[in-house]
Amino acid sequence: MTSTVLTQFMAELLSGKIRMVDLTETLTPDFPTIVLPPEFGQAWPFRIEEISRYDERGPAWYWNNFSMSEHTGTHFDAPVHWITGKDQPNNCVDTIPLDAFIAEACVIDCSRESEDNPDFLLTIDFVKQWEAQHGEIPARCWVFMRTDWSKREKRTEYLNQKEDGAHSPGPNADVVPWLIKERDVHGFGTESVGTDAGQAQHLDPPFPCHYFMHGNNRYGLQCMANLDQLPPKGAVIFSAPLKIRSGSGSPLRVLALTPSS
Ligand SMILES: O=C(O)C(=O)c1ccccc1S
Ligand SMILES: [Mn+2]
Repeated sequence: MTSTVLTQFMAELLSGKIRMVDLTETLTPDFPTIVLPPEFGQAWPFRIEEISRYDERGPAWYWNNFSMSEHTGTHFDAPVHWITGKDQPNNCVDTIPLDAFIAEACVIDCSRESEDNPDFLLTIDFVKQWEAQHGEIPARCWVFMRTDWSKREKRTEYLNQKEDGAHSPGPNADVVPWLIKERDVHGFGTESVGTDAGQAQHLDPPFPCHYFMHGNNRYGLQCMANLDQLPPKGAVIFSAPLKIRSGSGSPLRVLALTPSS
């Protein structure tokens, strides 16, 4: 990218011809984390504690300590997160190549289907119908599954926990390897608490998005918001995780740049 292109880019950004969309949920202690079976370790929820606020603990400054999991809130999944990705090269958040943090996105709208069926699974046929309308998914693109799950009430409907676990949409076990093999996708993104469906433990293989995406050195984004504000194609996504040594993922701010309509 020459300096004139960068200058032109900034001019279009400042003029509003390029719009920025925040795809990130706000981190609060109430934001839900994934619930695994009780015999497994669990993700810490976001916790924050004031150190000082212009007072005797620090007269001129306000700051906090906080704690959370690598997989709390809107976050990035690195290939090392899943056992199938454990031997992939540069598979941790601190070693993933920088150019992986900027990529185009295709947004597949499954919001109506997910409203009708919380266990909706994205299929190859559904993707092909989308491509018939919007053209083929270009190589090295994010595929975002828009379900409007981010609009759900966070304390109840978002995790949608029932006695047999969570019920939320995701990809089926065939579409993930197909997206990798046939469309060379960059990674998969969702609005729900995981890149896999709530009942993905019953798919074959279990958790197919984690299994295949990370097993092929691809990435995940989850707990995203505002996918309804993106065009089906053409948005550019900035998603740089924290540089945690050997990290399996990290909370991050996900930004989209899109042409102003
Ligand atoms: O990557 C995640 O946050 C996630 O969804 C997950 C984490 C750990 C175990 C299973 C899953 S399915
Ligand atoms: Mn994760």
